[in-house]
Amino acid sequence: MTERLKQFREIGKKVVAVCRNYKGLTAAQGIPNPKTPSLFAKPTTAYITEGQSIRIPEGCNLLYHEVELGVVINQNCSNVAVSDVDDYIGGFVLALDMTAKDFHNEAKANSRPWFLSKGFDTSCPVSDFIKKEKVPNYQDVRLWLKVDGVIKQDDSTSDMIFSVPEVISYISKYITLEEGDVVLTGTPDGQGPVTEGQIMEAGLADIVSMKFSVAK
Ligand SMILES: O=C([O-])CC(=O)C(=O)O
Ligand SMILES: [Mg+2]
Repeated sequence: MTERLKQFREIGKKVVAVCRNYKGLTAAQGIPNPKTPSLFAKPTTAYITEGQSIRIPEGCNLLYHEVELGVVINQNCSNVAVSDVDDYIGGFVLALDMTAKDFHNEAKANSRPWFLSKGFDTSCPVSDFIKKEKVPNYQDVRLWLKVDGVIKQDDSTSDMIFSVPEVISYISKYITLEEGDVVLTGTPDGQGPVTEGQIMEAGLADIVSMKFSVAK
C-alpha cells in the first residue's frame, strides 16, 4: 500500500456522497432539483491514489466517470449550522465518483440499493490532499475532466443546488462526520462512459490535477 493511500485509509473513514447536486445536470437529465440533498456512501476500500488504476468491476459493461469536489472534515461534526460549517472543513481532494452505470440503472429500475454500483474497489480515485487555503473560493471553483485529452466535464462549483455548507450541515443532522471523512459534493453535467485503456485527467482549476487509467 502506498504511503498516501495508507494515510487516506487511516484518517479517511467514511465517504459520504451527495448526488444530483448540479443544476446543469438535473436540467440536462430533465429531472426536478431534489428538495433535500440525496445521499449515499462509499467504503474506504474504494479509495485509490495516482499510480493505481481503476478496475472495471466484474460484469460491468458501462463504467461512468464523475468528477467531484471532495471536502475533508477536520473534527467531529454533528448538528452543525450552515454558518459554522467552515470550521469543520480541513481541506479538499479532487475525486472521481466512478459508477458502474449498468448496475446503477438496474438497481434504480428495481428499487434496489446503489451500494455495489458506487462502492466497488477503486471506485473513489482521489488527488493529493489540498490545503484549505489553496481553495479560498470553493463555492466558485472550476472542476474539469478530460478523457484521452477530450474535455467532457467543465463547470464551476457555483452551479451546485445545495452549497458545500448546506450539504455538510444537512449530513451532520443525521450522520456524525469524523476527522478525515470525505464528503463528495456531486458531479456536474457531462458524466459519461470510459473503457479499458482510456486515461482520465481531471483538475480543480489550476490548483491540482490528476490522471487515472482504466484497466480490466
Ligand atoms: O451517479 C449519479 O447518477 C448521481 C451522482 O453520483 C451525482 O450526481 O454525482
Ligand atoms: Mg456522484
